[in-house]
Amino acid sequence: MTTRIDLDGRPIKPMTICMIGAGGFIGSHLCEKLMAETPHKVLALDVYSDKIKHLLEPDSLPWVGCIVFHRLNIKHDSRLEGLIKMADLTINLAAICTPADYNTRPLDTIYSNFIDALPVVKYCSDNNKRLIHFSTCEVYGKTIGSFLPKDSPLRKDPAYYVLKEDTSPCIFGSIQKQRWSYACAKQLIERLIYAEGAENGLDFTIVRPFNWIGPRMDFIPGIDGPIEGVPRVLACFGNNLLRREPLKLVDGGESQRTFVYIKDAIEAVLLMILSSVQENPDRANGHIFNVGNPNNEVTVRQLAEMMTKVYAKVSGEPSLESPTIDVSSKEFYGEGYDDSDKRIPDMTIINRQLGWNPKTSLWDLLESTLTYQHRTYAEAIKKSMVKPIAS
Ligand SMILES: NC(=O)c1ccc[n+]([C@@H]2O[C@H](COP(=O)([O-])OP(=O)(O)OC[C@H]3O[C@@H](n4cnc5c(N)ncnc54)[C@H](O)[C@@H]3O)[C@@H](O)[C@H]2O)c1
Ligand SMILES: O=c1ccn([C@@H]2O[C@H](COP(=O)(O)OP(=O)(O)O[C@H]3OC[C@@H](O)[C@H](O)[C@H]3O)[C@@H](O)[C@H]2O)c(=O)[nH]1
Repeated sequence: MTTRIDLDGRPIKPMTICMIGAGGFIGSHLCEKLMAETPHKVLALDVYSDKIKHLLEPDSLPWVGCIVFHRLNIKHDSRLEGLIKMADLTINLAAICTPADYNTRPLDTIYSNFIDALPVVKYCSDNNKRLIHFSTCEVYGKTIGSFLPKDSPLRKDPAYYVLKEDTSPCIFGSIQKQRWSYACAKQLIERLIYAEGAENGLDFTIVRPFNWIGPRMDFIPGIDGPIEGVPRVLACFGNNLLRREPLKLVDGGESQRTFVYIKDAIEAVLLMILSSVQENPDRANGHIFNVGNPNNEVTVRQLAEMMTKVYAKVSGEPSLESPTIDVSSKEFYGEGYDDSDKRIPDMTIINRQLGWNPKTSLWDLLESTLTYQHRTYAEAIKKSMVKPIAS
């Protein structure tokens, strides 16, 4: 382990972190980072542990004893408050957070992102424990610019699309557009946490991730997840490339996203954690942070084209003649889907408070991620696609 120093240059004091949802994509990277670079202890809570198995076994790992897995569902487990009390800081990552669920399982989505998070906030507030809560860039919804006429020059004015934590509105579609069930639940839990801070003195930090991507994100349908499952776009496109199928562009692939490499984003979270053990906790306390990479903007169509090129390079297999296919959102996601048009994070607050900036270009992060996907899944996909010969 390298000795990590805090933002003021002092060695970090060890603390205990209760990480809920530690077995997911972001949690697995955060646990890895904490084990490799800090003296902190992690109580890792989740229903699954596959993505952190390599940190838990074998017993000879240098951080043995520093990470302890607790298999539990926060919906109904009386151990939750005790674990939060044992820790100095709680990080809540647990959520249903795949768009295919928002309009097809809206009740589960709302319960997961609002109701199930309530006790976590309450236990932190009642026991004077600091909370880092994971919200989402989806709380911004659609940009103001998306309501302007298509040919309006104002659409090019950043004032109409850059998303700022303290001034941008949250613009969702109608109730019938159940896509927004997730964003709305996340918005309400943000408001509740903010109010706990204002009225009861809760120390909190809210993180709004803007499309963090990298190895271990979601699952490949039919390999380490259900065959009919629809993960987020990185794994959808990865799955298509591995199976040599065209990539499906929803409603023309015109929506825009900014993608940030998970390893860059984890550095930002580490700065938030470090700020709670130094003498100047106000760097992160009481703040809402956009965490994204405004320089990595593409349309979904451009993402598909870039992933196709990168995959050909890392796999050595030529691309398909027609690498993409158009599909309607109704066909792909079902009734009630809607979309965010554009997501550019304003970086002023995170720059000023934590001095954080993302580093990795979209091409580089796709290269390392698709190399991982190819290495991890290509053989298994080939085997699964060989049909048994009828005797
Ligand atoms: N990855 C991104 O780009 C992104 C973007 C915006 C917001 N977020 C937010 O960040 C958080 C983590 O996202 P992720 O990408 O790692 O997702 P993920 O699905 O990989 O991780 C979430 C983890 O929480 C666990 N979990 C869910 N409900 C639980 C429960 N009731 N009890 C115990 N564990 C439970 C899941 O098993 C899973 O391992 C979520 O809150 C998500 O809304 C992520
Ligand atoms: O196969 C696919 C999958 C997805 N898409 C499109 O790709 C875009 C990105 O889709 P993602 O599945 O990554 O999800 P989104 O960016 O819309 O939302 C995500 O944003 C931030 C987090 O809160 C969540 O992880 C998730 O809600 C959408 O426009 C979607 O319609 C395709 O065109 N084809």
